[in-house]
Amino acid sequence: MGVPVNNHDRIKICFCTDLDKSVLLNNFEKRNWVSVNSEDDWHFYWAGTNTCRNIFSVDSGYRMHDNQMINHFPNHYELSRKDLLVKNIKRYRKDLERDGNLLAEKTDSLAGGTRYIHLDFIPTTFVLPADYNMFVEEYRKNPQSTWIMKPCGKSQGTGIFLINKLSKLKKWSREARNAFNPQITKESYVISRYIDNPLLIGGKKFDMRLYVLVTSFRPLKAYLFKLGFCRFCTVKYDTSVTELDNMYVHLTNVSVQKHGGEYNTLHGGKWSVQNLKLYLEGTRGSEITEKLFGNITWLIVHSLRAVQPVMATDRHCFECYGYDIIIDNSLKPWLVEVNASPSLTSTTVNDRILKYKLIDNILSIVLPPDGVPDVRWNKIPNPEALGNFELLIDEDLAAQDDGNNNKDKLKSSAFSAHNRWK
Ligand SMILES: Nc1ncnc2c1ncn2[C@@H]1O[C@H](COP(=O)(O)OP(=O)(O)OP(=O)(O)O)[C@@H](O)[C@H]1O
Repeated sequence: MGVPVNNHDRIKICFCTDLDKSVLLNNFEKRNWVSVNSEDDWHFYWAGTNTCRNIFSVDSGYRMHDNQMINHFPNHYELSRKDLLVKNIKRYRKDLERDGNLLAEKTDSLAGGTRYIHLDFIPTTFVLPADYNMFVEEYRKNPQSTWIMKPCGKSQGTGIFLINKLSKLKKWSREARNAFNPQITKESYVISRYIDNPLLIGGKKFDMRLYVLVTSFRPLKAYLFKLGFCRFCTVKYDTSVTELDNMYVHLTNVSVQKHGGEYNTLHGGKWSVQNLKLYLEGTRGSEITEKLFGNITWLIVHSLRAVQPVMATDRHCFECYGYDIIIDNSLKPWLVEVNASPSLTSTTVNDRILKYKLIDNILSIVLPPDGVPDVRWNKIPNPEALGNFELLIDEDLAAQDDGNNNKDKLKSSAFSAHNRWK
């Protein structure tokens, strides 16, 4: 079995996809690609994560050719599973600390104990049931705080709830055990400190959805899409205990908000990142806004570095991650989650335009200039191919520079990155 490639004639690219999404299909059609089944020879597969896992599993016996490309890394879950993301970031910080790297500097924390000065970008998180005792210890330091429980393997706000009392967690744990529901009892959760002071606009909480394209983990090559957006809650933010179970107040997922009575189908509760930037420049000033956007770039780069050693880097793969980021009212960005299959459903006209461009730009970056997938290609796209993406990090280029990735150097490049959002 072989994928037909003839570099002299213009060849037809055969694509395959598990997702019936117009933003994908329209892009493939625009390129005159031909749709084939997964059993047929394909050049390009936009797959679901399960398909990808099957293709790469030892049992499948499938060997990819040089002219094939797929949209996931085999173990993307190291970044996209809530518990593994936290584990990898904790390990990354410990490794840097052990090496005496300045990036791992710590300071006293207001909540007691210490915190990382530069790498404190995920809310304190524990995996349950494994880390229950550690969680209780942390909880007792500050019993006033609120925590958010999230099932590790679910998405779209499913199974998420807030707790402000240890007794509520104990009650939940008893009920889960008694329910005789193996899916509940076996499932692991993460419990994270709830960011209870989010930046509010019009009194409402929102988070940012940013797209990050990775074409290689070793060396790290990543791009940031400039056209991200903010997703707003439909109900004004309210920290009172009576509203703790009101997910229209606390969860920004569109999949949750669209069921609320206040949901607006025209704008879908979304704002472009450019609008947010203008708003912040107007209300907080450009210097502070610049710092915030630099810090966002910073946290993305370090989340990718944290998984670098464990990611199976395969030259057939690329991946577009959906980063969910909450900004608190001191304008500190927090990484909430990374999605390996960000939604390609369009809820509004603007959404459709944005996601169409996203896919178009991804294809231009991951494919060599002749448009034929080829693992031997050096993965350095022409500047015109970037579209609305900007280079976030390319370790090949950095190595050419001087190979010294000390904190000041990286931080200054992250800060200058704010221009990318204009
Ligand atoms: N630590 C936190 N503090 C405040 N709000 C949070 C926190 N973690 C999550 N949230 C809110 O809950 C929402 C859902 O969380 P998260 O994205 O982790 O779960 P999910 O159900 O997997 O969502 P997705 O469909 O994006 O994968 C977030 O969009 C955010 O609004």
